[in-house]
Amino acid sequence: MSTPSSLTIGVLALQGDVREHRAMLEQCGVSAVGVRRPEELAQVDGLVIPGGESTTIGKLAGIFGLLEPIRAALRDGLPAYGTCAGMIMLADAIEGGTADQQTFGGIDVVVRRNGFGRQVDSFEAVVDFSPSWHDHFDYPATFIRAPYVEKVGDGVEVAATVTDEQGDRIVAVRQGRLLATSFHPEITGDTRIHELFVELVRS
Ligand SMILES: NC(=O)CC[C@H](N)C(=O)O
Repeated sequence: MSTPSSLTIGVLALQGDVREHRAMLEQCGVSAVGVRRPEELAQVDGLVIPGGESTTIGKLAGIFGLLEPIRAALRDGLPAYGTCAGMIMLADAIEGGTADQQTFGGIDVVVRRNGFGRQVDSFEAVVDFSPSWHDHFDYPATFIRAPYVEKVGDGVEVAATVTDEQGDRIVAVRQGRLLATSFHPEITGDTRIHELFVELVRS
């Protein structure tokens, strides 16, 4: 583990925008490393779980021997931030998953996979981000076959919603030092969500 002034944040390096997340974290002033093995997981102060395809990430995590170590680390309080498929991986329950889909769990939410529709339904929206632990701000969010949160448990804070024709959709949640967003902040060039996560890791 690092001292508070020199945090090392891991980026789960099985699939997705690993390089982009690492670059964003470095811009936030922390060290960022790829995590693909249990020994690497043991070295980090926090973990980012990129988007991609949650079924594939679950399978690869099993193949790389990371499923149980990550579940155990989250239970032991490792801070984590999941984006898009990463949000699905951190959810305690999924709607629309495959029968044998493997996740890490940790956040007491039900997440609807592909909630906004298929690839054609990818979109951008300015999201009003209002976390309790930080001043609110507008964030230009990109959603790609994104999930949304259908139900939240008692200990879960809703940090952002978007409104579509069906009503308000929850797209950012936090439980303790676990954070999840439906969207991909690593491709915007705007580091504020990563900064929020770094703040949570430091807290
Ligand atoms: N951009 C993404 O991460 C898409 C998530 C994908 N639809 C899934 O189910 O995992």
